[in-house]
Amino acid sequence: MIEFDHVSKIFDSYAAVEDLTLTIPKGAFCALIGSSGSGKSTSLKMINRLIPHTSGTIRVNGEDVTQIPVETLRRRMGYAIQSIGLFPHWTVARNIAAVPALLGWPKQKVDDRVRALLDLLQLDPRFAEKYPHQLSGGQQQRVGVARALAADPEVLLMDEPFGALDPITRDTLQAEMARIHRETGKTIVFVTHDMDEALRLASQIAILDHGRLIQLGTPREILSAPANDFVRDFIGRDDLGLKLLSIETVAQRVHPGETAEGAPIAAEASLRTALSILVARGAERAPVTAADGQPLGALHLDDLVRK
Ligand SMILES: Nc1ncnc2c1ncn2[C@@H]1O[C@H](COP(=O)(O)OP(=O)(O)OP(=O)(O)O)[C@@H](O)[C@H]1O
Repeated sequence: MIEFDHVSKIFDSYAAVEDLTLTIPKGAFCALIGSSGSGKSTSLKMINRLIPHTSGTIRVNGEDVTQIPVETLRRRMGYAIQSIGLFPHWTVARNIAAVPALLGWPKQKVDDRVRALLDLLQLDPRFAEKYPHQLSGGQQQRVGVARALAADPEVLLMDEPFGALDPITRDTLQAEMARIHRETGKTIVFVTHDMDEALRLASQIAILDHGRLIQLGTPREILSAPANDFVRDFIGRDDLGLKLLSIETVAQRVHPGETAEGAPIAAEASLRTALSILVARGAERAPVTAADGQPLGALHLDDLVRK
């Protein structure tokens, strides 16, 4: 668990973060979101003391971060950033193994860990002996995430890790982050200025503006009850409905036991995807199947859009 308790950061006389109180439960995926200069990165970097806070208290699992030796604190937290920051003259394997090596893990354990992480991030095992410049931007980004996870930290801090990627690579990596979060149950704090990314990945969204926390809630809470006009504008007033559909799955609206004509839609697909499929087919209903292909029921267009 990470707690910000009335935390402020003053640079010279400018308050980059002002009186931030926020609890990030263990296992949460918390997105810090806001416009440029709203204090997202500063908030993130105060957690591992890359930036010291000016006042208030930050606790990790109940311990005041200022009371934890900085090296110990940072080893407990993986850190991945947009600019990746891989060492160019080190192989991918050595880059990933940087923290385990520092911790003095035996060679076999390090090698096994590197292999497991390449697999987790769906990177070809042959990449281990390549150098960063021989990889694409998206592949390097995956190595950056693998490196952050290497010593199995309790917490993963990510600062716009997919910011510089093309939409398709970004989409793939988002799906992988969601899977990694499900599989590892790590607490993830994630800075982004992309609301769709936050809605897709986060269990908890903190919206910042001018260093202040404007709203904290689940994606559904933020979408269905934006705290004020700033939040409404930030979400995008015009496609609120579509965004709501994108955070719900077909499984949540299926009519169990019913049948329908046509190719089945997967239960785990988003309602937004299902809507596109129904509209493209000109169909009122579609059958729904589980991941193993078992029929579950039918989805009705009427349940997604009003007539
Ligand atoms: N080292 C620093 N010295 C002085 N001011 C700083 C420093 N770092 C950040 N700031 C200021 O603090 C404010 C918050 O910066 P921060 O990087 O946290 O914003 P952000 O929300 O992450 O923005 P972006 O999305 O553009 O990265 C900004 O106004 C920035 O100019």
